[in-house]
Amino acid sequence: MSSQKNFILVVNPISGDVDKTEITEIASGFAESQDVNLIIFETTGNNDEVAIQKLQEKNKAERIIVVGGDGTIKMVAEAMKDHEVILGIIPGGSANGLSVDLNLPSEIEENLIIAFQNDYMEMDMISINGKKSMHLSDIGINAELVKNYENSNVRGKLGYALQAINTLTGLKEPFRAKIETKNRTVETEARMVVIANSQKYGTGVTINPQGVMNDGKFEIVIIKNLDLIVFGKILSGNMPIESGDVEIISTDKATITTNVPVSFQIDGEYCDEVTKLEVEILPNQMKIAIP
Ligand SMILES: Nc1ncnc2c1ncn2[C@@H]1O[C@H](COP(=O)(O)OP(=O)(O)OP(=O)(O)O)[C@@H](O)[C@H]1O
Repeated sequence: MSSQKNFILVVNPISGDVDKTEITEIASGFAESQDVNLIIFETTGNNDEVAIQKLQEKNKAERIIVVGGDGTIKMVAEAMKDHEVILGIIPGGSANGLSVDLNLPSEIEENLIIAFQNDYMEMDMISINGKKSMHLSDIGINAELVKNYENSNVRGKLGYALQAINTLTGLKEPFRAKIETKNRTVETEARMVVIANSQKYGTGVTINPQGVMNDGKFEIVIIKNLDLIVFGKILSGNMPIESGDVEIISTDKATITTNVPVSFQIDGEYCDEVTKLEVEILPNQMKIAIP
């Protein structure tokens, strides 16, 4: 009987509009050099979760390496939530929010070493109205931007920049938010309320400097005012946490209500408007190989 280890490579062929042939070839060569039997699975967008579960039951892979964006990573994490398996990531989406947040390198070879060999972290997730968030979700101006971006036909960084101008110039009135946790209640005017498991967006902008993905807690980052000075400080990596413009609450459970329906996004995916969010930490949800 062969003593070779099995790994599964889950490839999303359409994510990030990038052809994955070369990545798949490099990964196959790397697996061979490591004496790993690599089973390649291409997603179809239909029942992938069940197909991956069946593949794992049959092959008992030690690791599942995902080539895709946040949507694909989340789908595999969900499929594997009751299995003892380590996930590795080869960034292959359009924004790669989680990969940026995990400080994954840009070279495929470096990512292969991490995904195949490195130690892992047992990452928390956050349940928001019953949906799972891996890293950053929010209501308000950024979610509005995500919505405008999804509805536009200019992709990539230029698309984001154009929609940022569009969103900022069409800015609505601030909304009122009530944030209730075990220990305190905050009622305030806000431009944006972030529910953060981690630190930074796929653009590299740090929104929650104290975010730790495996501490059993999440942060609620309330941006009360977003004038150009505050905006500039956030963009340049200097969150004005000592000012009255920003407040951060660390907790494991919260209810957020707003006075008007506000745009809502989870991990870069627009999710409609909401007036109430029930938020709760889900500890140790996925084992993920890290640098
Ligand atoms: N073969 C396929 N054809 C069409 N859609 C697919 C296929 N495989 C997966 N999908 C869809 O791809 C989406 C997930 O894409 P993912 O989020 O990983 O990439 P992305 O949107 O490019 O990246 P990011 O989240 O980083 O912006 C899911 O909606 C899934 O249904």
